[in-house]
Amino acid sequence: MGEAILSSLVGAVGADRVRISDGRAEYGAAVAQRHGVRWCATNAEAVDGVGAVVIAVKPKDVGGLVGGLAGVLADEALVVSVAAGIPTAFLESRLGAANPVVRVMPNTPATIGQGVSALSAGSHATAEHLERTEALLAGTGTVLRVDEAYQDVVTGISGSGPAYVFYLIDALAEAGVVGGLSREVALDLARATVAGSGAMALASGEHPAILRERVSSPAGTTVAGVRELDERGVRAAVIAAVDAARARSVELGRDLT
Ligand SMILES: NC(=O)C1=CN([C@@H]2O[C@H](COP(=O)(O)OP(=O)(O)OC[C@H]3O[C@@H](n4cnc5c(N)ncnc54)[C@H](O)[C@@H]3O)[C@@H](O)[C@H]2O)C=CC1
Ligand SMILES: O=C(O)[C@@H]1CCC=N1
Repeated sequence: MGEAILSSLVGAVGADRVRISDGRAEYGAAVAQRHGVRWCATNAEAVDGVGAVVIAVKPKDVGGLVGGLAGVLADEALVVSVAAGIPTAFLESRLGAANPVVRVMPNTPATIGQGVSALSAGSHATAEHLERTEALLAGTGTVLRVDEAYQDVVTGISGSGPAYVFYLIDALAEAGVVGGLSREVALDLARATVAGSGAMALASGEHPAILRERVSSPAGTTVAGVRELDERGVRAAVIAAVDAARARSVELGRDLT
């Protein structure tokens, strides 16, 4: 996730104003080289004197990392975290200063500039900090604002959502193979169907139920297929999946050390 955001940062402020560090030195140095940014051997070197820092480590690693920044990071530096489940209040307490903190939930289509991110202000972050974060993330795709209370459900929908969509593509393709198509052709059909439908849902702005009805001829093939989805509880399963991801995000924010 960090590399997708790095790419956006480079687009926003220029490679000469961006530095990175990563616990895996060889990997981090290769990422830095790919994007033409400065590689730093330590997090302290990476944050020394900067106006903003983006934290993109796993939730369990956030506490240790942020604790190590206290006293090195300037008090006014903007802290942006993409870690699932980690509340801004936790970051604020670990920083031990009045740094503005912005919590963001991005998703992996950001790697091709077609992600969606939701951001929320911590207690010291102002509208100006949110605008700055939006500008830094502009290259990742759509950016919108939500109250922090909704970040866990956002994580369940759009943060984890690409996995559900890839799951659907895989299942559609498998059905094509069951029907006798080669795996290659079945995958081409499945990928293009999901991509085209997503693009159409975005471009038309119509409610998805209306778009679905337009595919569904009376007594036709689509109503026969959708009836199976209804009978097998797919809609309820999707809602349950998002709720399970939301609940896990809440847990990640509780199990903090
Ligand atoms: N993968 C996804 O789809 C999404 C991930 N996120 C969040 O993004 C964050 C990163 O996730 P991924 O990119 O999937 O993980 P990742 O494991 O690919 O990347 C994390 C990186 O952090 C580095 N790291 C760990 N501890 C460190 C430390 N103390 N100092 C410096 N570097 C350290 C690791 O070496 C690794 O390169 C997580 O908090 C996750 O919740 C948010 C939205 C979507
Ligand atoms: O699975 C995860 O925990 C991360 C957060 C959202 C998407 N992937």
